[in-house]
Amino acid sequence: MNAPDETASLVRAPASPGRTPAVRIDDVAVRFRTKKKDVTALRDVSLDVATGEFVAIVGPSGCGKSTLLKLVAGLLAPSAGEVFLGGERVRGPRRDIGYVFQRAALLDWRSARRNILLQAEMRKIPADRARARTDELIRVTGLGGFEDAYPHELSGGMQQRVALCRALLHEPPVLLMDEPFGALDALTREQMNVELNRIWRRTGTTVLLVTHSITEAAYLADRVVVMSPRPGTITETVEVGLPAEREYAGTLASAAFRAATGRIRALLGAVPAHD
Ligand SMILES: Nc1ncnc2c1ncn2[C@@H]1O[C@H](COP(=O)(O)OP(=O)(O)OP(=O)(O)O)[C@@H](O)[C@H]1O
Repeated sequence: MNAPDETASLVRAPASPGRTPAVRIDDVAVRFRTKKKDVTALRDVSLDVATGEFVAIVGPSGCGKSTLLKLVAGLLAPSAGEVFLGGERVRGPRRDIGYVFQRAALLDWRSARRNILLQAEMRKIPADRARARTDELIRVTGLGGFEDAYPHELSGGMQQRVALCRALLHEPPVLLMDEPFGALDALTREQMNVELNRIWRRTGTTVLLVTHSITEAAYLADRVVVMSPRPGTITETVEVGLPAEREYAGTLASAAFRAATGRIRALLGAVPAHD
């Protein structure tokens, strides 16, 4: 583990409830109109995420989890309601956020370092600042020694670390993650969960994570949003009630973790199906 001073420049202010939320989703609906039918993907969805907070979103397949992230990123406009980032209404694609998907989507012909630096090139971040930031992120994510490797020389977990570094390079106020560890084996996934918890604590970034794993959601998040089957609505938001620093085995064995996962499981099992 790195000494705290090694990553001092990554550290930002901790969660600050009471201030303008980092993300505000206000009574949003999304309807998709296709040739054959209209699909209501989301209905009556409202959610505030405080600066520095980690919120996970779980729900059955097709309930609109990815749609919700796309709204926050400005990749999709709501059919009703409004979305705000840092108090500012989202009106189109937002370049300041970070986005991590299930597949790392790295460029095969670029080394790990140059894949991370792609973000800097796209945003015209000065080269020396981008290099320093890349070095820090490589250290924090445990990629040291692999910075010159090409994607095919990296394991799936390492490729996702590169994708995470790329998403964090420009210090996004909000990090959106859509099933980022879904394609990894169980052990690597656990290791990535532990690293993500550490990175989140050190950077203070606000995180919205979509996951199918109840364990992953409760281990990582301050709050877990449980959604109903389509049309997706928020069934309940479960407070996990654990300290930010979470040793893996101890956390999973804790009463708070078991209570949270039990509640989430019950909500997912109990929600009535829509047609
Ligand atoms: N561009 C689109 N056009 C039409 N329908 C869409 C479009 N995008 C999503 N949908 C529909 O909206 C609903 C929600 O999709 P979304 O991908 O957000 O669900 P999800 O909860 O992320 O699913 P999963 O867990 O399987 O990834 C689905 O029924 C999907 O088919």
